[in-house]
Amino acid sequence: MSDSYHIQGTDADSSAAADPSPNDPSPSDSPANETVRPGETEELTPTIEEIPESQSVIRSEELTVHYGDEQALQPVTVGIPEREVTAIIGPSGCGKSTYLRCLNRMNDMIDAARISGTVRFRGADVYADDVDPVALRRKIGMVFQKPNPFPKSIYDNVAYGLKIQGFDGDMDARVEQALRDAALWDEVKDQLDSSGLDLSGGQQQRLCIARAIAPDPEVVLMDEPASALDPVATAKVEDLIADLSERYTVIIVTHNMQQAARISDKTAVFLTGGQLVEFGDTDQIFENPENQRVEDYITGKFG
Ligand SMILES: Nc1ncnc2c1ncn2[C@@H]1O[C@H](COP(=O)(O)OP(=O)(O)OP(=O)(O)O)[C@@H](O)[C@H]1O
Repeated sequence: MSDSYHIQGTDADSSAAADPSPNDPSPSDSPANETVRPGETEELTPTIEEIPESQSVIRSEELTVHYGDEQALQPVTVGIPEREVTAIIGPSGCGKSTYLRCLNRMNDMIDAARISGTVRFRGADVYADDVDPVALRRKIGMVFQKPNPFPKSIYDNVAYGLKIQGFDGDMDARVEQALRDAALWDEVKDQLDSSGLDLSGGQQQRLCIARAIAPDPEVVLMDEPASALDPVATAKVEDLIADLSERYTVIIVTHNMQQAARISDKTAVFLTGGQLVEFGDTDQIFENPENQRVEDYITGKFG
């Protein structure tokens, strides 16, 4: 962990984090079918695979979000495994992006957002008073749906986070490494002074990935990173995500279920009303989901 990112965790905190969660029924306790009462929020018994503390880099506990009076997220308790790709899927408006943005406090920027519960990064509360959100976001980086390079050179886009961080090492080497890791170096190495905005959409998105990974984060959040890209650029980003997961924990929101099935190790399924209904191995969720509503969603019966 970077020394500029300082958060405190207490023994009491970690023992609380180890408590069994109410979202954590054993498989034998989990009914495969739920009753949905007409006109009410669906009350589904979630099936959440418990990731051991030692293997989960991020953990939300009873995380709830309201925008004004509207509840966008029902209490979410789940651990995200380290150095794997976790996909977040679910119908439009079910809270996928809201959940993702809570993990590195991007929702701080939304005035109407009110958050309760906790998010722990390596056991420490990311919403604690002494956490600097900017420093947090260098450890938990983010890539958005629409490529958003700064109106700066390719080099400066990648160097940006490092400069803010006060990095005084070999900047050229770090920029090159990040561009290599983002599978963009060969395409841009002779034009590092050109504007990032002059790249194609797919290249811009890989530039944004390079920018996110240059400060050497532990987690990369991606909010539909390929939805604005053509199939060739999408395939490159998908390949890149597979490579990134060898070094980083990747959490990706996607509308594309084939993409989730192709690239992720774990899948979290949110359903209408902002409830995390199922979390587990991607193969199991796509081939044999516990929950009938998840199966209906995955097989295209709704959503
Ligand atoms: N900034 C905001 N202000 C008010 N309400 C918001 C805001 N952002 C999201 N919401 C509401 O919160 C709910 C969840 O939205 P969110 O964008 O998290 O869902 P999503 O599953 O990511 O949707 P999509 O797949 O369409 O992107 C929706 O009802 C949405 O209208």
